[in-house]
Amino acid sequence: MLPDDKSADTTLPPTRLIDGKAFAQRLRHDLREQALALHAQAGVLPTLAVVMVGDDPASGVYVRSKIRATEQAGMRSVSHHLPGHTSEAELLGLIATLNANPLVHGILVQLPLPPQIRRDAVLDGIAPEKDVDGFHVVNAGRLAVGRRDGFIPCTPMGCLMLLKSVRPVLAGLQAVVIGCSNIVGRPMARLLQQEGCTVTMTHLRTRDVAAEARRADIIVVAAGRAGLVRGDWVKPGAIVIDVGINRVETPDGARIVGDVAFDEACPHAGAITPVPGGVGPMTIACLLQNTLQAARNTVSAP
Ligand SMILES: Nc1nc(=O)c2c([nH]1)NC[C@@H]1CN(c3ccc(C(=O)N[C@@H](CCC(=O)O)C(=O)O)cc3)C=[N+]21
Repeated sequence: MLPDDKSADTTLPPTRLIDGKAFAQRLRHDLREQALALHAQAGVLPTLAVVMVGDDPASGVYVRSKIRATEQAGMRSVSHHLPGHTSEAELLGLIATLNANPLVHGILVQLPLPPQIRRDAVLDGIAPEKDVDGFHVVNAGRLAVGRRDGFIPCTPMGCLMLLKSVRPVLAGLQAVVIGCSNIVGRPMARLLQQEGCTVTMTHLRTRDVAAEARRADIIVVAAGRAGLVRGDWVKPGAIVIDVGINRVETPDGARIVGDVAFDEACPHAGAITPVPGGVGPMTIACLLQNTLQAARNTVSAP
């Protein structure tokens, strides 16, 4: 055997950049065809109600892009913008009206909410069958016990789709989920477990997060800390999914970065999602998928 062949044997395949933006575009295109077909065949126009309280500029940007994406996907959106001083009772009143409206299939209340409003009271006020965010305690419970009849939160669902696009079978892999919020980390861990992964969840009290990460074939990080995952945290060939969205100031102005030190991690990773252009666009596409599902469910119900 030539020495050249031997060195070729030990070379790792090149890192694959996981293009969430392109994946999401394809998904949204497919959803549009399905939405138009549902409208034509059953007369149901999938409709998403988007509720925003207050004037957080970042929330405003997200809400507008959700509304645009909904309409591009052949669905309808109705938006409700309430003032920042809205009371919890007033918000619950609007949600009750939307729950009772048969023309509304999905309800999304943009987070975060102002301090006078209890988040969990609001999320649990949404009818579970319209809870396209998958944040209602009933939908969280369904996922926790492995039932498939609830809505799955959009960001973890998008992460799983991206993972499976590079590795269709996840069974037996070691996965670490860094950050265990109710909206990303916890549901992500449950999905990975259902796929057959051995899952470690790390959190603020974890003694050595880096050591947990180094063992993992899959790293999903949703911690909200720019550059948290360093190059030497990534086992050679591991798949890295970066959920972080952090605004950082650079000499050239503000920039959005993830929770992974991307340039460091890239040479180690087998596949990695960029920020922007990775998980973010998938979140919106999955929201549309859940909205279509909610609309379909009203047709097949007896
Ligand atoms: N009830 C509720 N449901 C949510 O799903 C929800 C929420 N509240 N509150 C805020 C977060 C954040 N979120 C994002 C959606 C899309 C992108 C996205 O498409 N990002 C692009 C662009 C990033 C940029 O340049 O600004 C990207 O990553 O490529 C990001 C973030 C949904 N959220």
